[in-house]
Amino acid sequence: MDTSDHSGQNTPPRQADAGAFWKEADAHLLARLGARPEGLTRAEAEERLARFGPNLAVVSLRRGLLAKLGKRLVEPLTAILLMAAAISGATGDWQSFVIILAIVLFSTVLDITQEQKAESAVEALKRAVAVTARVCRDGTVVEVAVRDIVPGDVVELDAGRLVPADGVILSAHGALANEAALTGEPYLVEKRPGPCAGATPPEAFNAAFAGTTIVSGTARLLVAATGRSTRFGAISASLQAREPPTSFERGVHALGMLILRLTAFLVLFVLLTQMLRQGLSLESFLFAVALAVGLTPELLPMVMTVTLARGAVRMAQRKVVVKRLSAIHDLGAMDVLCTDKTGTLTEARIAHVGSFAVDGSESQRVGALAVLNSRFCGGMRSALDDAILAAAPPAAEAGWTLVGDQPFDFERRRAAVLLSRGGEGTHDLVVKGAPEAVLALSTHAEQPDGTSVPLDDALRARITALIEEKGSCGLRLLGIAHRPMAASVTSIGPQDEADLVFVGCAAFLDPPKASATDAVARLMRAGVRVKIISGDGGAVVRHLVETLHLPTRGMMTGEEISGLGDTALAARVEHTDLFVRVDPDQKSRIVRALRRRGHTVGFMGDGINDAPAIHAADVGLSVEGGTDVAREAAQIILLTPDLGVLADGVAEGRRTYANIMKYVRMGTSSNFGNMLSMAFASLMLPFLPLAPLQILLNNLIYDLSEIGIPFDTADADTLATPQVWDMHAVLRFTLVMGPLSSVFDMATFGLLMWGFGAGVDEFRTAWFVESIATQILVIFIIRTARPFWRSRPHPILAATSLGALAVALLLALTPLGHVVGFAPVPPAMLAAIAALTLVYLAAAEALKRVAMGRDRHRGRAGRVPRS
Ligand SMILES: Nc1ncnc2c1ncn2[C@@H]1O[C@H](COP(=O)(O)OP(=O)(O)OP(=O)(O)O)[C@@H](O)[C@H]1O
Ligand SMILES: [Mg+2]
Repeated sequence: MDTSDHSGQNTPPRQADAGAFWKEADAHLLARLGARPEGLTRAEAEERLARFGPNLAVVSLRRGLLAKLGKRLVEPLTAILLMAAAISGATGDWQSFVIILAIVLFSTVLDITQEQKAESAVEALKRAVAVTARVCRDGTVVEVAVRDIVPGDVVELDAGRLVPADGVILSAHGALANEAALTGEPYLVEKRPGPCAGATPPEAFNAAFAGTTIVSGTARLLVAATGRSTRFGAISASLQAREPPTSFERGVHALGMLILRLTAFLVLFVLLTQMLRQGLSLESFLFAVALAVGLTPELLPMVMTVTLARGAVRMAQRKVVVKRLSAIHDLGAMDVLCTDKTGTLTEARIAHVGSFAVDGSESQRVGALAVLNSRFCGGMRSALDDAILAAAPPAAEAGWTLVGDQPFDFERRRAAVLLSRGGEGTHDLVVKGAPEAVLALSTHAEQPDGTSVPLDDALRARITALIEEKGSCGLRLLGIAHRPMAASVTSIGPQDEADLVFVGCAAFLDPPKASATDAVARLMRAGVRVKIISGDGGAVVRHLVETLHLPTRGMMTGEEISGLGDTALAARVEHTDLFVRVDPDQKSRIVRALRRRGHTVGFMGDGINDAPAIHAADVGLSVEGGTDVAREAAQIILLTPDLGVLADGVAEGRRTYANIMKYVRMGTSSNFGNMLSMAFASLMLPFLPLAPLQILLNNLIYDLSEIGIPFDTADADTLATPQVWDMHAVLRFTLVMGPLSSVFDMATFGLLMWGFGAGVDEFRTAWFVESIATQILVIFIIRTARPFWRSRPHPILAATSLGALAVALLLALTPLGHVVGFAPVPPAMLAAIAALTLVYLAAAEALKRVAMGRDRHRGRAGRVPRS
């Protein structure tokens, strides 16, 4: 995708012409930006922040309170209600006027405040895990929130960092950038200082752009444009930067649309028949409006946000931060978790414990070469380099100077440096990397006595066996090789990593994380299969798995994977739990293959090499200490790199999802059933079964009763299986429980009409009581798949439900009810209603097993993977 076209349209207020800033000479650009190579002062930065605004590509979608209120008021439903209030007022029906207004006001305030609270909580969580950048301020390098970066800032970039804004490269060392987010091109682009005459951004090797990432090397960036003035800002503004909806969001939306269509149909139908029977009256119009209000799950969006936000806050208490609320559902639905090894299954306390020569004997020479490589190699420095340097004797590299280097990357899995030592006529190329890879590039082996012998098959096999043996003791290894080169060679490329002399291996230990055993067992018990996808070698991974007693099946190597097509891979991933020596692209291929098999896949990783897979997964997970790229790609961040924390998060995700399902079930079955029977009753009765106001009241009280749902607990069996949104299950529940509730409504109807010969007001009062009591009380039945007395609801839910019921009874059965047209109900009629309600609840209890039945593992196969 060439996005340069987009940058012209939709132009936000430009910062002093960000234009083709990469064509300007550095000095000119510095002068224009009023900047210096050593960065701005804090005061300057503050002043610029006020002038140019925050460095945000997308202006926050969060709206202000007033805007929200405005949006609510023009929603069709509210608009109809307000119209109804106006008509009532105009016809002198002040009672209805006041009550309708009160209802609109109440539900709007309830909705907005709840949502507002939820959103602030989530925003605060997100800020806590936001990505920062290293910026020079007042002459020192400080971590600054990306949104506070201003034009003129000097930013230090290194491997794994996100480029926070557009700018030119002041200096660089082996910097490679991934610009796929802007260009769609997967290959890496070198970044170095200019001048550059290239007219288009892809030619601008001396510029880096917001939204891209540095994959290896280091660079200093002079910021020329921030926020919406960046290329990324221009694109995301025109694309609205909307992430594609998750399967859950799509499901809820589809349900909402279905209900909306049914409602429209029903309301038109009622309106039409009423009109034919008695001409258009204000009351039948209001009745239709009230029915529509009653039918619409208008609180669903709010309840979802609030439930998810509550879930997010509870998860944060358990050290799991959710960046995107809908990820909570995906976490609860996850049935396969892929994880890398270092940091999750090991302590990530890597120690260099020794080095050995090709015969297995301890070797100083190997250690010394490793130190040289780690010390001089540019680009990304891994934990292995840190370990080598930590164990190095002081001044181990004295006398050597760097001539050229080839930094580490995850495809080659090695790093090379070309060094010279004063006075010597030749240079030495020192390579370290994955032992098999380095061995494969070697043609000779250096004996411990310093002589070099050709690597024949026998020797090669002996060294391979040695590597294997050390690996299966749990030692992580890096192969070390060198190659003398002519002094005329001054730079190297990957092609120079050949004809090497293999010297030996450096060995590392990373203690297994004892807590992982229990955490994996918990995840497995919860129906989440754990798979390990590592860039490390098979022997090491196998040893780790055995030490931790992890139950795993099968093993595949990256080499095998590269020989398989996507279909063949999908067939193999199911029964393989260990993947070793895989590169970043293969990590994401494995994830996609699992998704194609219908799994909901989580991927947890912390490195640059994990970012593509994190992105490809249903649930991308990273840890607080991970690289920016990984954290940015992830939807969920663990504050401690511990699978136990994740198991807690999974449980929380399922609980949150279960609570949303309770609301959906209530809405689709009991509420819908009630409104449906009301519509039909209106056709058969000589009068409307409830006055419009009474319906609105019914709806309001019912909404109130549900406020406690987000707080509710979930049964152990719900927490023990992945919870997947399943439209079929929702529909089936509706088709069983909806008619059930209608049957009882009809029974009430018959009883009142023919049993008691109730008058209009009496009828309405009794119907109101039956309708609200069944609607509210059934939550205690359908909130659990167990017999209802075996699962205790959360006290808050019990309080809101029973409280709402009490309010309803108070209104209907005391003189208060006169205001809305209720009349006293004879005790016998009340007793009959109570009995009917009890029978209904018993029937619901008996039928719910059928209705919920196989709620669980349906709809998994044939899911369309998110693109
Ligand atoms: N600094 C380095 N220099 C040379 N080779 C390296 C360096 N860092 C890593 N490697 C090689 O690249 C391989 C893959 O890197 P790494 O182990 O970090 O991948 P990974 O998939 O993140 O592994 P893990 O599952 O342990 O997190 C290593 O096993 C090692 O052989
Ligand atoms: Mg890793």
